[in-house]
Amino acid sequence: MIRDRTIMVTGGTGSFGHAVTRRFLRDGAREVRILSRDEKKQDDMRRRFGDQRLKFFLGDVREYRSVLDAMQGVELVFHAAALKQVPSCEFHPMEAVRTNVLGAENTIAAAVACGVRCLVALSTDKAVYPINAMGLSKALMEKIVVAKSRSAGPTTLCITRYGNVMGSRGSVIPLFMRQIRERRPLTITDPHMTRFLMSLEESVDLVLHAYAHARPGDTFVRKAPSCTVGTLAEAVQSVLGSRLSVEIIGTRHGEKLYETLVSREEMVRAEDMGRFYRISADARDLNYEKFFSDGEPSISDAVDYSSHNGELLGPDAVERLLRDLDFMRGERSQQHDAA
Ligand SMILES: O=c1ccn([C@@H]2O[C@H](COP(=O)(O)OP(=O)(O)O[C@H]3O[C@H](CO)[C@H](O)[C@H](O)[C@H]3O)[C@@H](O)[C@H]2O)c(=O)[nH]1
Repeated sequence: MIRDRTIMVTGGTGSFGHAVTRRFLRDGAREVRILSRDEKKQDDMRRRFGDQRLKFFLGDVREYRSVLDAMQGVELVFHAAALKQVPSCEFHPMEAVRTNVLGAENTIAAAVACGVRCLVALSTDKAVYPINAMGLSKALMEKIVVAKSRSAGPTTLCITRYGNVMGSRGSVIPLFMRQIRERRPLTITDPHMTRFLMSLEESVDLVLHAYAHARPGDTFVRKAPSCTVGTLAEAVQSVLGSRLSVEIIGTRHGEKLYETLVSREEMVRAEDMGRFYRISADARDLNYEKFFSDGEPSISDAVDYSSHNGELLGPDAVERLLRDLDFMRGERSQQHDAA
């Protein structure tokens, strides 16, 4: 699937980019191109990998020309470039539009122009019933992918949607770890808030599954367990042998009590693929009459797939998940050395 392929990862210098690049190189890719803006992060990644098959392209998905130039000869594209921090997108929503919406349009247009076989666009649970600018911009990206997939010729355009990746940069688990290291109280927004839990490797599995099974306009979701934030804090403390107090700071701006990976409306046409759901593109034609006058009775009975109504893990199960994560093992061995 990957062997001898020339692959591009936009926004490839982040945690996901590193994990997916490692997998592609291991699986015999001919070339992996990273398109991103930050030369320092590219240089760090170049040194870390030390692999001639890895090529770096400075560019910005906001600029069509830079994407088009870098994409010549590419067969597969994984579009991960995005503004993904909720607060920064709230303050600068037009920046979210420029990167997440127009950047996606540019990347799709370049992929179609270059005859790429398959483009997988990475989205988030925050794009379902969106309430913040980050989620709204990703929801629009999804709509663009589906709309363009109808006329992309030999290029298959599809979407993956996933929830919180445990340990990703700027997320709550590294924050809790830092607070434990500094012996400060753990800050908890709302102990009853739930989030899906997914490892970086599982997010890589999801995009590879999408690439292997995609039909134009499909959205793929990986089923994942979830837990409350209170349980997560308890489990992180338990793994690191700490018993610090917690401080309830309240729900932050733009934050939901729970996340949804598949909406009620999508559930009606979702295909259960075992560990994954496939949501096919809306097959109705563009006859507006059908949207206005034809209803879908089964939607009334459908239930969404959310972090509140899926498999909710308790502290022991979350602890087991955490113990398996490399960065958590690293933290524990550092603690051990320090002791
Ligand atoms: O000090 C904190 C910070 C966060 N949380 C809670 O921990 C959970 C996870 O928080 P994260 O910040 O790790 O993840 P979010 O779901 O808020 O969103 C994160 O993942 C998103 C991708 O889906 C975006 O990247 C976003 O900017 C990023 O913060 C949330 O319920 C949040 O309320 C706390 O309890 N205490």
